[in-house]
Amino acid sequence: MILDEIIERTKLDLEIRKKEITLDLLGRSLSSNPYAPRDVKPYLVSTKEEPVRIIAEVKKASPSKGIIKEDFDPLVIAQEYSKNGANAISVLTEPHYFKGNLEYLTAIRRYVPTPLLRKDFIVDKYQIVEALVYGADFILLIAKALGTKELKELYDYAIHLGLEVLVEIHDKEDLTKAVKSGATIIGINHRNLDTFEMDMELCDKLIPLIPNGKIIVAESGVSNVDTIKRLSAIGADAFLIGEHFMRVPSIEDELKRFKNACN
Ligand SMILES: O=P(O)(O)OC[C@@H](O)[C@@H](O)c1c[nH]c2ccccc12
Repeated sequence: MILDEIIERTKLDLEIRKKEITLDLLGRSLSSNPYAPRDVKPYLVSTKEEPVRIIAEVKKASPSKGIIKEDFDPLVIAQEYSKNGANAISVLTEPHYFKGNLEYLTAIRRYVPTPLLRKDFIVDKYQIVEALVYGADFILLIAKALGTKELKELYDYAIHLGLEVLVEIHDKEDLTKAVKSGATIIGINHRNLDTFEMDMELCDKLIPLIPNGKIIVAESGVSNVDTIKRLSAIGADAFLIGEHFMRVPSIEDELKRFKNACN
């Protein structure tokens, strides 16, 4: 099970980082943190003026595809996203399977005004404090990776620190957990994180079950305007897109085309 494997690895890494910098010490660096998290909901909710919201992902590699982008400069990519209308930027920080880095978050936060998501396998409060210290505005919590109680605890902790949370689901059980956690931003991941199988009809099945008033993010495998139109019509507010943007010749053209899909 790849998800279990990634989480095990994440926990091992975490033990090492906690020894290097205790939570107490990490927390203390917050007093000199110039970056207060911003309220991301207005950026992610679909409005009449701006119906399609895009969370563009800075993604070098993935366990299913290996290296996606060879000449990878996270800051240049983030600037390109920001300049061309991305509503938020997702920064993968998991180092082994996605070749991400927490430092990318800080570098981007310093020079790019767009709200930032720390995209990682978060299983511990320590990682939430890290997200804040390194400059994230919101974090990802994956329902499949956490128990109901754990998810709620981590969710509450993030909110308490002023960070928003994108709670990711892949089936009905995950949705139940997400709702119990109090999540207001729910991501439907088309990709099964264990088998890497894609189900581009997952939003059709899950959106009708989501209580009203939630912000809905369609995640993974989005690569054309038709998909955006279709999912937008059934209730998706925002789209989380990584690989496609990493592969297109012009991020500018593609991002603008996607943003205007429903105008
Ligand atoms: O590159 P894609 O297919 O556009 O997908 C982006 C994003 O949804 C994907 O990276 C992702 C969704 N949930 C995750 C959880 C962990 C790591 C990665 C992810």
